[in-house]
Amino acid sequence: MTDALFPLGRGRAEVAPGAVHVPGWLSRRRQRELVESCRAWAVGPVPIRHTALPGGGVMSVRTVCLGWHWLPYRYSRTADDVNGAPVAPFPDWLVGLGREAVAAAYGDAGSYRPDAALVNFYDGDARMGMHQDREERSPAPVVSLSIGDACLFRFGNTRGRGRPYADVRLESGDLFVFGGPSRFAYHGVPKVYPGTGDPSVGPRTGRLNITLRETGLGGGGAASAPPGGAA
Ligand SMILES: O=C(O)CCC(=O)C(=O)O
Ligand SMILES: [Fe+2]
Repeated sequence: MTDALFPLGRGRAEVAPGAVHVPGWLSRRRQRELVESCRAWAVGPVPIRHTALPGGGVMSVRTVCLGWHWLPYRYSRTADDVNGAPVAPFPDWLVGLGREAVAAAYGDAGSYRPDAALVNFYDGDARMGMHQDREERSPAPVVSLSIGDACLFRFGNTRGRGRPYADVRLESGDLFVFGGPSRFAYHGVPKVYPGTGDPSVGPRTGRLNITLRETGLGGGGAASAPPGGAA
């Protein structure tokens, strides 16, 4: 059943079963508001940082989390790999935005209730290798919002990092949701296109990505089944 409050996004394209791209989903006003929020979140209590990897390297992307702090490869309520501070709370309005996003992609938000957000900032040289989002104990979809410079988003398959994959250009304001049979597909960002964003809407330079996830870890938000329209 479609919730009339959250109509299906216009121009949506199913890239793979359960993986939906909705170009231009965020209005310019909403993008500006999100950028302002990201600026505040980046300051702390946990400052935005390049995530340290177990092999000794660091990610080129800078990340700050809400609700649950993600570090390789688990969630914590405290930023154990940064400054030990409690992670900033996940605001109710962001739960609402996540629900609208899932409804725009699938027609129905179901019982979706995101409780973790990763705010990723890419400068012109940053990229993200092919990976699965798999530290969650919920089958709920992942919601991804893009603001600023465009990027090449590579959306693959559940078996491995290689082909087949679909290359999608994500622009400022785009929504991408992956759930159902695509929930554990490998995906990554091989390239950002510097100078393609509109600085009057997004960051002055670079790309912001806000990834919303339902961890299924409890403590203020129970795990939920994916919405009916997902598969
Ligand atoms: O930046 C993106 O579009 C993807 C981010 C991502 O896959 C992640 O944070 O797990
Ligand atoms: Fe991811």
